[in-house]
Amino acid sequence: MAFDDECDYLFKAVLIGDSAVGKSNLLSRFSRDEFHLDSKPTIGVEFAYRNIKVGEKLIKAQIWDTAGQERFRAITSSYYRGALGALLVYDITRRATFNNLRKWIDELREFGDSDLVIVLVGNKSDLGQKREVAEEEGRELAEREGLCFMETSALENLNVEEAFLQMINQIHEITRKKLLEAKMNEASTPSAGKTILNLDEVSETKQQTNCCLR
Ligand SMILES: Nc1nc2c(ncn2[C@@H]2O[C@H](COP(=O)(O)OP(=O)(O)OP(=O)(O)O)[C@@H](O)[C@H]2O)c(=O)[nH]1
Repeated sequence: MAFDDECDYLFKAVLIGDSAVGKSNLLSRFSRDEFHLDSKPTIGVEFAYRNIKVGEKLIKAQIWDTAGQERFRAITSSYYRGALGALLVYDITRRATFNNLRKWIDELREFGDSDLVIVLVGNKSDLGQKREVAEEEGRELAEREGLCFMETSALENLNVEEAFLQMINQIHEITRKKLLEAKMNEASTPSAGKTILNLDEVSETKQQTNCCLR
C-alpha cells in the first residue's frame, strides 16, 4: 500500500489467467467502461487506474494486466511485487482455461503476498449456450482454495464492477486491520503513551467478516 496527494490509499492489484479469457476487457470495462470485440493479445504489461470511495476513504486502484501467453509475459516476480489483490480469470466456454487454474494458483502462492486477496472470475457468462464449466464448479474450487468467486461478462457488463469492488473492499478491510494492529502494538509499548485507540474502530473491524478473509 502507498499514499499519494489525491487519495488516502493506493492499491496495486493484478489480473491473471490464460490468454483470451477476457482480462484486458474486464479491465477496460472497469476503468473506462469500454469493450473491444477484436482486442489483440496483451504484450508485456499494461495498467489502468480507477478511484473508488470506500466509506470515508478515497482509494486509487492501480490494476496491472499482463499477457496470458507465456512468451509475451513480463518477469513474473516483479509483476506480483507489492500487489494486494488479484483477479484470477478463466473463460466459462473453454474448459482448458479452468483446468489451468491450478498452475495460476500455484504461481500466486509462490510470488504473491501471503495476505493477497484473490477473486476467482468465470468470464463470458453471456455465452451460456457454449458453456463448458458449470458455475458450481467455479464456486466449489473457490471454496476449496479460500477464494471469492463470481461469474462476469465484460461484454454485457455483468458483475464486472462487483468483482473488482469485492477485491478492493477486501484489500481495504485487511489494510485497516493491519494498521489497527500496528497501532495497538504501538500503544502496548511503554514509550507509546501518546497513541489513542479508537474503540469504535476496533469493534467495527471485528464485526466485518466475509468470504475472502482467511
Ligand atoms: N462474449 C464475450 N467475449 C469476451 C468477453 N470478454 C472478452 N471477450 C472477448 O475475448 C477475446 C479476448 O479478450 P481479451 O480481453 O483480449 O483477453 P485477455 O485475457 O486479455 O488475453 P491476453 O492478452 O492474450 O492474455 C476478445 O475477442 C474479446 O472481445 C465477454 O465477457 N464475453
